[in-house]
Amino acid sequence: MWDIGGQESLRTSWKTYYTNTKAVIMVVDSSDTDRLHIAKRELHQMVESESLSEASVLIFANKQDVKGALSSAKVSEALGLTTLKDRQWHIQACSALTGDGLYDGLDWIVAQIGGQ
Ligand SMILES: Nc1nc2c(ncn2[C@@H]2O[C@H](COP(=O)(O)OP(=O)(O)OP(=O)(O)O)[C@@H](O)[C@H]2O)c(=O)[nH]1
Repeated sequence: MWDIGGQESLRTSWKTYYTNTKAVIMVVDSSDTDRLHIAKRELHQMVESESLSEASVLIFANKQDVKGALSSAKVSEALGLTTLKDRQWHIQACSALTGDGLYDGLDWIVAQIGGQ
């Protein structure tokens, strides 16, 4: 498992991790509504990679504890998740601060890649 930084300067190196990747977890700040369009762009660009054609994608709609955070449905809409075709994907509301939703998301990933 690799934990890859999301800041702009590191994004060009993401592709070096794609080979043999079974699942991608993208953690999105649900309270940072101004930058969700960037997360959308980066997500769609990433899944276009041939090396990730078989990979399942879990989106954590994080920071649900923050007042004004978007619901997972709203984050899903902002990220255009329904346009992801031929792909196992799931969005999970969570808070890394309280722990809410973390195991639910990880259980989904385990169910996806378990037995592979
Ligand atoms: N309130 C709240 N704050 C959070 C939550 N998750 C992370 N944070 C805060 O958000 C800030 C950034 O968290 P990081 O864990 O550094 O974010 P990151 O995505 O790993 O950052 P990069 O690896 O640099 O992309 C820190 O101040 C965290 O404490 C959350 O669920 N709720």
